[in-house]
Amino acid sequence: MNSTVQESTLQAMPPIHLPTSQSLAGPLERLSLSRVDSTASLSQIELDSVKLGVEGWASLSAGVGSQRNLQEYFQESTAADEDSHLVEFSDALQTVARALRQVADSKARTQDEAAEWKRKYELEVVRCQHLRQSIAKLSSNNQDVQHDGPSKAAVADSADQQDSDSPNGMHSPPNGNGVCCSKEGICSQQVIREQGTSNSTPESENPSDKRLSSEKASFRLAWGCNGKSSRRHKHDVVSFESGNITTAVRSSKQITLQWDAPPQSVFILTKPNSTSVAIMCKEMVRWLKEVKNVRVFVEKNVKKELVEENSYFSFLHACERDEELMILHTKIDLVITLGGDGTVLWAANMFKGPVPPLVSFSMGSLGFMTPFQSERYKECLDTVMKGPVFITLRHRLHCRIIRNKDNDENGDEDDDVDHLVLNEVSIDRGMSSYLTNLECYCDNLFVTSVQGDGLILSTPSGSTAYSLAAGGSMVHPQVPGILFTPICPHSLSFRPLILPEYVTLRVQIPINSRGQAWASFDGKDRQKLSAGDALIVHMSAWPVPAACDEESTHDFLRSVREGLHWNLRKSQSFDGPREALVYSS
Ligand SMILES: NC(=O)c1ccc[n+]([C@@H]2O[C@H](COP(=O)([O-])OP(=O)(O)OC[C@H]3O[C@@H](n4cnc5c(N)ncnc54)[C@H](O)[C@@H]3O)[C@@H](O)[C@H]2O)c1
Ligand SMILES: Nc1ncnc2c1ncn2[C@@H]1O[C@H](COP(=O)(O)OP(=O)(O)OP(=O)(O)O)[C@@H](O)[C@H]1O
Repeated sequence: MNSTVQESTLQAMPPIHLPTSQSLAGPLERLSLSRVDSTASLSQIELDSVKLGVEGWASLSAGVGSQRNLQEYFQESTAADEDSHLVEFSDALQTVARALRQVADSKARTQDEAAEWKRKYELEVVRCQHLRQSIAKLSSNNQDVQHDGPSKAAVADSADQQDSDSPNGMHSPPNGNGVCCSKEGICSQQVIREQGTSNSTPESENPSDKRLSSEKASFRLAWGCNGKSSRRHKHDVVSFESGNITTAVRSSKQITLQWDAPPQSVFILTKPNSTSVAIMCKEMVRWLKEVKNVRVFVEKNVKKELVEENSYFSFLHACERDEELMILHTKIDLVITLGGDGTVLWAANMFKGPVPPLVSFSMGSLGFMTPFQSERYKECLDTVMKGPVFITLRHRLHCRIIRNKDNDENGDEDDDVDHLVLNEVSIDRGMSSYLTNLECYCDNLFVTSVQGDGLILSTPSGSTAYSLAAGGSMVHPQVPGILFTPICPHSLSFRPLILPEYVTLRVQIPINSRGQAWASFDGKDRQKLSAGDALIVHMSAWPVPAACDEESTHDFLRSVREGLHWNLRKSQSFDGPREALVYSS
């Protein structure tokens, strides 16, 4: 209770004269102490007052009372009356405070629920849009395939994948004759029957097949969430021979890129403000033009600088308008980066959809995603442009901010664009001194509230960057998954997670959040997230096909060892104790 009220109420009380009786001295002293100390609680005063009354009666009944004592006693009882009013007053105030608290709590709960339903609705809208786009894309792809035949760059594995994914998201039976059954998924009974009929021995003459089809219960495998079929899962992972579930052979799953026709156009992206990179760029441009006879694209500002320096470079192409950037992937066969990991991120960020194959030369300090040595550029580019070449499909995360429309601060929501990140999206507390409170949902299932400095949602490629610094595991870039790594969580048991690649994650700023949060996309484009805003993240359909120097795993392990000096330790010498000696001693 407010100390001013307490003080003024106490000051309004009649004066109290100290009785000579020893029995009253103690409680009164305590009471006066309480009054002097304006911060003392009312309950302490109440307790003292009650004690005062009881002890007063006790002293009277002990026969100590005289006229003076009686007078003092009545004065005391007036004080006791005042005290009892004070008790009632305090009780009433406490009841009001309790009621107010309950109202505030239930209001916050209702707001939370309303926001939750709103989010669910918006998520559904986003999902439906996504689904519609995928269906439209799928049907246009099918038409393209019928009219145009295969594309220029053929990824060797894609043929297998197309075989295993029929257009309606169903898996074709292993004998390849089209329809499995009228329902979705793979039906074991159908598989067995088809194997029986395709066998050279007639079904009637093969008793084991007959027994199998009649005795073995039929079941089906379907891919999808909540009963809805989905094309997201890889059907080629599971084989369904003879109605038995087996996983596909996993050897030599390294993806190879083979050119059907030699690449014609190359886009070179360079780290800015670096003399060595600028020199390398000029040398490479000349070689590509004169020896390889390909069209060379560079960034607008790079072309300007080079042409200003030497008119020889006038043949260079550049995207002059932003709209041209949107269709850049249709003109470019190969992307080359000269710089560090940041330049690879920059290049990936230029492509908001499909990304052409990428060759990245190491001209930075770390180089986790830059396997090629710039000194050997001719040899490397010769090999890549001739093919076949191993590639690592570096998956990206698609991120979208959904604003709380009730929030007045969200006037510039049109600035929000979707982001495709190659490393990670991080949500942190920015300048705020409060802990972040981020509610996390996985496919609409509540996962946890992140209370700490923030959260990183990372791709396997980004696992060696910020996520690693926050305690996340290093993950091979071909492992399909999304890393869920807290930043300095204020909880001892909050370990990082790796979730499957097909989930949709939602990070929500609670409606009653104390502070704001900030989202960064590959360390750039920081966006403020206010109470009620949400960030929706799922794996993008457009990975970055990065050419390998040797092979995906080889390149990954080399970058981990050389870049981070992973598990580097001096070896133990031989001159210490030996196991045999230790046992015998
Ligand atoms: N505490 C941290 O470790 C921390 C903090 C902020 C950002 N970052 C990382 O920096 C990235 C942005 O990189 P930038 O070059 O534009 O900024 P930058 O120039 O500040 O470089 C950041 C460093 O991270 C390294 N890096 C980037 N991607 C990597 C990857 N996939 N694997 C290993 N190392 C990687 C770079 O080589 C560079 O040394 C962000 O995506 C984030 O992952 C890390
Ligand atoms: N073409 C570009 N235009 C503008 N900025 C770029 C471009 N390429 C890279 N950057 C930015 O320049 C910064 C440094 O680039 P990068 O990481 O490639 O070099 P580095 O820091 O020398 O290498 P490393 O990260 O290995 O130490 C990054 O923040 C990156 O986003």
